[in-house]
Amino acid sequence: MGTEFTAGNDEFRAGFAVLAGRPNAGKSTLTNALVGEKIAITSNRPQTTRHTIRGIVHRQDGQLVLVDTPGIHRPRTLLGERLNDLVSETLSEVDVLGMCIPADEKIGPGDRYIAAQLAQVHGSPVVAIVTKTDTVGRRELTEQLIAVEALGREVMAAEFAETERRKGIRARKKGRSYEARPVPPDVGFTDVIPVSAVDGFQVNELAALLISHMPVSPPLYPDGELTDEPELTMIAELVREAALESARDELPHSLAAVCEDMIPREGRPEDDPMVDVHVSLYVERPSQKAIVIGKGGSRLREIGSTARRSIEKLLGTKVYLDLHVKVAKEWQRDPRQLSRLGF
Ligand SMILES: Nc1nc2c(ncn2[C@@H]2O[C@H](COP(=O)(O)OP(=O)(O)OP(=O)(O)O)[C@@H](O)[C@H]2O)c(=O)[nH]1
Repeated sequence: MGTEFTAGNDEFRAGFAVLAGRPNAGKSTLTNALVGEKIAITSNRPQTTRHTIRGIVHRQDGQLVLVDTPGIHRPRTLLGERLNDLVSETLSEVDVLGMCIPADEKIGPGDRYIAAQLAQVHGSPVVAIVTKTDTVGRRELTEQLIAVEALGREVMAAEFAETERRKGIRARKKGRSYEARPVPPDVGFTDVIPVSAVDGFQVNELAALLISHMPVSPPLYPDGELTDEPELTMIAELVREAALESARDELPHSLAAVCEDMIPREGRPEDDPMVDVHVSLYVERPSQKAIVIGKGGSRLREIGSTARRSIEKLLGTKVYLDLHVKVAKEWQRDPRQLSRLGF
């Protein structure tokens, strides 16, 4: 690999991190702040089962590969259950879990649920990241840091006790006795760090902290290598995001996107290329198709222009986005369809 190792005594570290948190916690904005302008995509796939690499942070002291979690939901449909399996698989393969909690909102059941999920991923450090610190004063921030610390203690203690309880049950089944260990006094999040993606407060410190939890390793990905295939996945993901952003309340997860192809437009000037991108957006039912299209096509136009702007940023060229909405009947319940659509 071409990337140079850092000189000096400190060893280079590299690995995977996930930023989890409920909607609106600031995960995407923080990812962009960590990665910088460019969204890095690479030819290799990570060892995780879930496809999306959100970005790669290249630093002197290490390389941080941010992988996406498609969301931690309570299981409802088959898709819900599968997402959960994928989430826990993805989570168990990453080196550090980041739990994002906004500074300006009270900790709620959504945060508690996600924190409890993360606590179940044994062996992975969970770093609590208090986001959007620019939106609150010193005093509010301090109170939030204390509340987050308490949340960490609460969920980690509950998980510790639960694990001990299960060990007891297993032992008794084998006719042995097991004395549950008491919860250690120091359980909790591995670290609690306040950051602001908007004014850049502690973004570098966060990168350093996450890298400190990575194993000593050469870089996992070369800097700046691009190929088509993950780009198609990224493009599909950007379209899906734009659609969800616009219709999240009506369509919680009944949406999938597939980028069919991506073809450079012929006859364009060399310094002003354009790419034709064809994306199919799948919904489950005809009624949902109507929602995505909107009155007179208004919503689809809005989704299209939001997605086009992100795709242009990703590819660095002008883009013509051809977007079709299709009904994939019952696809949510058919595992073959699910995997074809990239779930
Ligand atoms: N003031 C301020 N606003 C922020 C900061 N980070 C994110 N936001 C805003 O908070 C909102 C949600 O941020 P996102 O990054 O989209 O949150 P997310 O967790 O990725 O949300 P989902 O995609 O819904 O899961 C957006 O309006 C952001 O502009 C921050 O550091 N400071």
